[in-house]
Amino acid sequence: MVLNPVISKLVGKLVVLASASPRRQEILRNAGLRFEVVPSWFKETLSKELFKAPYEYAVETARQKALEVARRMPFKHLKTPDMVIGADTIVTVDGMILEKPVDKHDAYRMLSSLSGKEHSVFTGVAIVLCHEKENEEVDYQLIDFYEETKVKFADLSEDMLWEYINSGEPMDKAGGYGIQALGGMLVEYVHGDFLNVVGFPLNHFCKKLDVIYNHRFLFSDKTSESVRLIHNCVPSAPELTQKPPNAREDKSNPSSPSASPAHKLKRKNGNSKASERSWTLVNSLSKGTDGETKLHDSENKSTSIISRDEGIKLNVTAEEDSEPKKEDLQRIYELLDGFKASKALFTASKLGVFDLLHSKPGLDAEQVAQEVKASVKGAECLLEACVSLGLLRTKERTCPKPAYENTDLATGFLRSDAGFSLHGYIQHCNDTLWPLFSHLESAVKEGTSQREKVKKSKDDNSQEVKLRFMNAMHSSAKVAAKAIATAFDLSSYKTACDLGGCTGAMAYEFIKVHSELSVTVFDLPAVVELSEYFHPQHTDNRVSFKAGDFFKDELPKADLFILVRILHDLTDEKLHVLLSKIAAASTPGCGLLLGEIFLEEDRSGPSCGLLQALSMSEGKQRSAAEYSRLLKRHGFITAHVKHTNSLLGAMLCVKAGTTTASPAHS
Ligand SMILES: C[S@@+](CC[C@H](N)C(=O)[O-])C[C@H]1O[C@@H](n2cnc3c(N)ncnc32)[C@H](O)[C@@H]1O
Repeated sequence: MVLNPVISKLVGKLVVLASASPRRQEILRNAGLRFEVVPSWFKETLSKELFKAPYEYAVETARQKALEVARRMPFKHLKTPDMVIGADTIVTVDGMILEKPVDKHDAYRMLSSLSGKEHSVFTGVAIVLCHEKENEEVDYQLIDFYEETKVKFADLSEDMLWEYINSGEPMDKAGGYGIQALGGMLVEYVHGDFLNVVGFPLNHFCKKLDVIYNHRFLFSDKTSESVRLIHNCVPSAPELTQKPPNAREDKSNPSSPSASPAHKLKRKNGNSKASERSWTLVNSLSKGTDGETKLHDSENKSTSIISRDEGIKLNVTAEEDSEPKKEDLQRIYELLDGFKASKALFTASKLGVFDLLHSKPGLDAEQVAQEVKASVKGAECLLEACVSLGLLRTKERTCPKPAYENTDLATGFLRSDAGFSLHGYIQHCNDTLWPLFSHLESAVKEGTSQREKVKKSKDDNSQEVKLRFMNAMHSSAKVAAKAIATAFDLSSYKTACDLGGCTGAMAYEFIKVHSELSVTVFDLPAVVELSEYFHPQHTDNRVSFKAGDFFKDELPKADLFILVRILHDLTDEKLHVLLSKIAAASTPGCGLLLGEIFLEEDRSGPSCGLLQALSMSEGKQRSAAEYSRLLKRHGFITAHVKHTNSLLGAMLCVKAGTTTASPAHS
């Protein structure tokens, strides 16, 4: 779901962020933008004295970063992006421009110059729109802007300064501080866009996208003929009129602006050296907010932008055809690509990429390929895909080869030894559910589960397969366990029985949060036998295991029965058999705690439940009210329902009759 509808205009387009900054990536990703990260090779070496105002320096650096990537990609990556975003953040105080400190002493110099004062943070942003023409030439449109935010630092003592410097945080940040982390403690106030200080002025960027798209600035197939570029210069640092700072003399490098004229990029003035100024560029639509005039001629359906500074004029005829609705398009592409994203995640997980990058962060694609025994090309694609999905990120300052590391998401959930590792569940999705879903069409036509068809015959009952299933249950149970265990006040219950409790993951969480409770895990003999593989290092005798079949065998005595992810797998008939056995084993006041995905009353969602149903052998997904009605038939009255933070909802029912227990909602 995207809050800013303009961002959805970019669905299906190849958007590239020419920055390795994890903070910029996070800001844009949080806004719902899908993009690839291709860090710019442009060296930030423009001489600052050449610029009248500090923001001009930031904007020029952003332009050069974005243009370098836009030019390189068709050759190095063999694809032309639709949009490249470049950004550069600087801090200015007392007329000085502060970038990233080179060492601790530089950080000290910067931070002490900020102490007790107000300073400005400027982020220059450049948006390069690339238009590949039929003859494979590429035209470029450049839109740039900057944002200023004022920040005031408190007076910083020497101790504070050094403590902060020694935290290591200042080293990769403009001005030597990161406002979003420890550096936030140094700040007295912020006037302006906070995200601009973090590294990217999201609000201004969205407004600019709005100008570009809603004023039909794009060259599209239909409109390109009617785009006239009257002015095409890049206002640049004086040195750029001679040679761009990143221009390489190496003629063999096709990304070099001075390389062979055979390359695809279009130069308006042939191959002259000074043609840096003659790329088909439309300059800044906003040299500051008042640097432009927009004229909309509704009769001619054209939009003209006239920049006072540069005298730029662009006429674009609006398309007659109605476009597909942006949100619809985004939704459709998300659905179409869903399986690709899942499989990329499964593959990276199976190859051990997240474990590898946890133990050795900063490896490049070649090193990863070597470690996981994959091809370099394949590893490169997989790593880049994982970056685009927010599972990996590229470290800053890693040019020319990107070095990869886990994002927080990967560290938290994808490492095999993370506390909330979903590694086991991912393996189950890949090895068991993926084949089932590839038979979905037959499953739907035949109305039967395809489990038999996808069984790998004899090995399907092997211990390995059972362990894989248990591992999947264990990892996903651990993620949901706390939410279920703490959903209600269970202090009146002393003994619980977790029916189908599998590895005991839920039981161990229950005893952790309920100090008086003992839990018996009841499961099939084959499962109980293997459960010891999953016991925590320090077992607690308040958790015990009992082997049995809950349809046939006597249930352990307990005053609370726990059923997590059990009932949806059962048909109504089987469910009644199990509930009557629980009811028979319960006295009035006994509790029954259910953990399930609860469907909406009108069965319109959530989709995780409805999609799960597509691969279920029997049983069905039900709403909380349906479960409540079924339980009531066995004397269990619903006391509370809670939609937890995990995918599972929780429901607490109490056996009717004279009761001493009165559980309360926590
Ligand atoms: C989907 S798993 C749920 C595991 C656990 N409750 C959780 O949420 O992580 C279903 C569990 O029920 C167990 N089970 C299935 N049929 C059973 C039966 N007839 N008697 C006892 N346990 C059974 C399975 O072995 C498995 O551990």
